[in-house]
Amino acid sequence: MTVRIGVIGTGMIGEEHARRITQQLTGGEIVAVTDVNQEQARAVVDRLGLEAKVYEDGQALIQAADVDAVLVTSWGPTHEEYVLGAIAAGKAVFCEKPLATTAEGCRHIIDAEIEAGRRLVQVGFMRRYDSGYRMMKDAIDGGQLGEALMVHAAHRNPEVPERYVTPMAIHDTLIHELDTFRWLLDDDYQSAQVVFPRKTRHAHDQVADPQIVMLETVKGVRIDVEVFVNCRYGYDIQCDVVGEEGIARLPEPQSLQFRQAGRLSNEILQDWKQRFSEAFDVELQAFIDGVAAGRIEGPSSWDGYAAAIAGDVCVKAQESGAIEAIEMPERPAFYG
Ligand SMILES: NC(=O)c1ccc[n+]([C@@H]2O[C@H](COP(=O)([O-])OP(=O)(O)OC[C@H]3O[C@@H](n4cnc5c(N)ncnc54)[C@H](O)[C@@H]3O)[C@@H](O)[C@H]2O)c1
Ligand SMILES: O[C@H]1[C@H](O)[C@@H](O)[C@H](O)[C@@H](O)[C@H]1O
Repeated sequence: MTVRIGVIGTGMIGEEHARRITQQLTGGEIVAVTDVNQEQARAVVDRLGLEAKVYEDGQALIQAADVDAVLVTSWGPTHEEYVLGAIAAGKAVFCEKPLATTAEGCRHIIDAEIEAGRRLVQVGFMRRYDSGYRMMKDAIDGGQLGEALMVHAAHRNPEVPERYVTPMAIHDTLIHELDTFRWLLDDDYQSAQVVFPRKTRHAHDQVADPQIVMLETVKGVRIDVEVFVNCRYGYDIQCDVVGEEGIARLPEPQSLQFRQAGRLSNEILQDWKQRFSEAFDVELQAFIDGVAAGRIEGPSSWDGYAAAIAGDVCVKAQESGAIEAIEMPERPAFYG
């Protein structure tokens, strides 16, 4: 069976995902696209040589009889309405992070999915498909580190645009770590604090950068994450898990080592497209295979919700400077 896919939002990642589904993955075909910027949608169809219809809006695309599954890759604030639309139409939906920009929005999605009676939503937390993080998860689950005690992490981007403001360090950037550590440690958060070091002169007025987010999990693991989105030198994701019996460090992306001109060096990647290219392949292949098999797995709406709850508290902690409690509601049996 070929899964016929409609893409809502043909910006940077929408085009990337459409390209990989068309040129690299198997079992999926892009048959429909839409974007508020119609010219952009048409340009992507042309660039990728798609045989896809360009729809006027997302809801019309969702309703189209020949669309089996939907990819939501539009701006974050629009995700909730399209995911709800897909659930109402009984169609599987892959939604880029964030699932919704608030925990309340995610809750609406959970309620709708439970009402629909089967899992339809996969959230684009691609780090769960990254081979380095998977090795770390295997080591932790296999007891190689003993109990995990601490995590030291960093999420660095070379630069961000003017529209990127302080809370986005949480909703847009830290949201990846908020999901990753719940999954990696099989744990949930119970408190958060955010502190601000001296600001870099490379950050514009509306963003406090860098930030250090400190989280405590229910099992007592302490996590510190440096979020530094104008670090200039590259796209750099670091993670050390410190356990009772040793430390596991996230592998660096594979690259050639040079001995040249008096220096020993490796390339540092510059963006998320390169850094998580293989992880995106694996996550989208899993989605396509899941739709074909009638069984959506991977990061769920509950995971999107849990990350959003922690994210909302981190934003509160950015404002208060205090240690803020994170309260997770009980996970419904529907989400295993
Ligand atoms: N997983 C990752 O690492 C990763 C990486 C990049 C982006 N993202 C997420 O993907 C989403 C898109 O990011 P991007 O970098 O591609 O942004 P982008 O601005 O390049 O593209 C977003 C597109 O959505 C379109 N759009 C906005 N509102 C719309 C609507 N109501 N209906 C249809 N189209 C609409 C815009 O015109 C634009 O073309 C964001 O939620 C972002 O957080 C995830
Ligand atoms: O949308 C992007 C994307 O999610 C990247 O993975 C992250 O590093 C950026 O901070 C964010 O702006």
